[in-house]
Amino acid sequence: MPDTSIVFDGVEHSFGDRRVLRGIDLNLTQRRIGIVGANGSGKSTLARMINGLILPDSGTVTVNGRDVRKNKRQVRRDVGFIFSDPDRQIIMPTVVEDIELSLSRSVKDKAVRHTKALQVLTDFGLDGHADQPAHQLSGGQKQLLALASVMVLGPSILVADEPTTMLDLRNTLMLRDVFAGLDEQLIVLSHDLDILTDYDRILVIDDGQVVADDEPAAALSFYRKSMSR
Ligand SMILES: Nc1ncnc2c1ncn2[C@@H]1O[C@H](COP(=O)(O)OP(=O)(O)OP(=O)(O)O)[C@@H](O)[C@H]1O
Repeated sequence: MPDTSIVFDGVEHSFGDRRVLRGIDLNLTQRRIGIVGANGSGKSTLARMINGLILPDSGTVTVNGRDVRKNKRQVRRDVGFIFSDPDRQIIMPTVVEDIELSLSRSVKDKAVRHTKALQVLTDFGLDGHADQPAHQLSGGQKQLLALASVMVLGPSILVADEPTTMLDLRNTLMLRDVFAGLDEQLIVLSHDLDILTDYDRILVIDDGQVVADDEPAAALSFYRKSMSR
């Protein structure tokens, strides 16, 4: 994994008069980090701060040494983001065109771009689907396409916000394996705790605060207990 760092320093955030994040101090350097917490606890807000989709009311978020507030463009290049619903991210009509769009900045020659896009589809298990309308893919295939389109942009960090919510067990396991093969730093928000059991670090968020920060067995056990009270 390339050296990456994500630092939250005294981060606070409110939507209207609802405080959503309170005093978040974090230094995220591990390769695979999971974030869990009840609905509405603030996970997505925290995750969206890593690529500047949401800026904190106070405090700072620093990614690879850059203050997100001041370097939005570079930070967006460093941090890829995928959502639960891949339809939000698939833009072009056919599968291969979607990858070609992501490559359009880095590969100027059309023929080279097409060849590279086909290679990417193979790498992400989508060979044979190049000319298929993207909306005809299964949920799992769409998530792979959204992921491939983000990864070809060359981020050093990938943030995934509940990436398996819309997937069946087979596709969930497949995505877990694809994630396991990525070199980049990975931050995954999930209600599916099983996909996080071999991660390096788990954060448990409750009411806008980090209430546990540990290796998976301890953190997930803490979370399960706190949810069953
Ligand atoms: N754009 C917004 N405007 C107003 N309130 C918001 C906005 N985004 C989130 N919230 C509120 O902030 C709180 C935290 O939301 P957030 O999406 O960060 O939680 P979450 O932990 O990701 O939840 P979930 O597990 O349900 O996805 C919730 O009460 C939510 O309603």
